[in-house]
Amino acid sequence: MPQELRAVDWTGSGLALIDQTLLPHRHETMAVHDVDTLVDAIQRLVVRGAPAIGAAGAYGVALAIIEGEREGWTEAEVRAAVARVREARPTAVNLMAGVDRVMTRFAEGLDAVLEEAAAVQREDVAANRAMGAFGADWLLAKLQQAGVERPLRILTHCNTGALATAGWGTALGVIRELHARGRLEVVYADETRPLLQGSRLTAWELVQEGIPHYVQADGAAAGTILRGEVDAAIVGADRIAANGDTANKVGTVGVALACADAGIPFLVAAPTTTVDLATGTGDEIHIELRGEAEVLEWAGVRTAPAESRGHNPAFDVTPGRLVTGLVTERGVLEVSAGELPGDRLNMGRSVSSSELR
Ligand SMILES: CSC[C@@H](O)[C@@H](O)C(=O)COP(=O)(O)O
Repeated sequence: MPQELRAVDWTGSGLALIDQTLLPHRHETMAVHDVDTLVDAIQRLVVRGAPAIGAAGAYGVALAIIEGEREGWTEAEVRAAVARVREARPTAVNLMAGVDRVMTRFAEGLDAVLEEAAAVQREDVAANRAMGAFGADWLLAKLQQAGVERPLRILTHCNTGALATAGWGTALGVIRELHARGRLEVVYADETRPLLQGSRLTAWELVQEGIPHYVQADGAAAGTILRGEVDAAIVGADRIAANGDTANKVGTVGVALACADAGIPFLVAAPTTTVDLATGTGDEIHIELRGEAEVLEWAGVRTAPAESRGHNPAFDVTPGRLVTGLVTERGVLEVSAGELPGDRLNMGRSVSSSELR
C-alpha cells in the first residue's frame, strides 16, 4: 500500500497543504505562513473536504498566533484573524468545530493550541479507520441478506479520501476497506462540481490503491443506478442535522433519490464531528453559493452565452428519510428507519458501537 497521504501537515512553523487544485498531474505542497493565504487556500479548494478543512482550521489558530507575534498584533487582532479562518467556508461544520475546539486552549498559548490541533488531526484518522470497518461490516451484512454474495459495485460522489480528511478517508475509507477484504468489484466515481474533485482526486486516490473504477459525469449517476449497475452508494458529508438531513457536495441528493427508487442502500460516512446537533433540520444549513464563473466557464474560457447567469450552489441537502445508513466512528445509524442522530448521538456521553448498531 502506498504511503498514507497527509493533505494537511504542520511543519513546525506553518502549514503544508497538498495543492488539490493541481492534482493529478502535479503533486505539489503549498507552504502557508499567514492567515490570508490560508483563507484563500480554503476558498480556492487548495485544501477541501470537511475533515481536512477542520484540521486546517485548527492549525489556523496556531498560524494566527505566530503571525500575530511576528506582526505585533493585539489579542483582538489575533482573534479577528481566527474568525476569518472560521468563516472561510460556511457549510462544513468541521471547520467551525475545529477552530472552536482549539480556541478552548487559546489562553494557554501556542504549545497548547498546537497540541489540540494535533489531537483533531489524530482523532480524525482514527475515526476514519473505525468508519471503514463499521461501514464495510454493515454493507456486507445488508447485501448478504439481500442475496448479494459477489464483490460489490459502489458509486461515490466527490472526493472523501485521504485528501479530504486528516488521513484514510470517510466514504472512500469504507471503499478502501471493502477492497482490502477482497469484496469490491468496481467503483463508479462521479466527476463532481466545481473542480472535478471526483475525476481528478478520487480517481487519483483509487489509482494509488489499485482499485478498479470508472469516472462518470454526475448526470450519469441516476441512470447507472437505475440500470442495476450499482449495489450501493457511499458518500461523505459536510454537515448532518439532528434529524439526519445531510449537506454534501451538490448532486448528492440526486444519487440518494435514485438509490431510493432502485431500492439499494445509500450510505453517508462521516465522523461525529460532522454531526451538528445544534442544527435541527437541513433547512437551517447554510449552503455555500460559489462564484458564477465556475459554471459559466470551462478551464477559464467562457462557454455559456454572455447574457447567462450562473447558479452555483456547492452543496445540497439529502433528506434523512433517504439516508439508509449513517456510518460514524461509533457505529451505523439506520436513519431512514428512524434512528436519528439527535436521538442516538448524544455527544456528551460515550455510546458503544453495539448500542448504535
Ligand atoms: C470526507 S469529505 C466530505 C465532504 O466534505 C465531501 O463529500 C464534499 O462535499 C467536499 O466538498 P468540497 O467542495 O470539495 O470541499
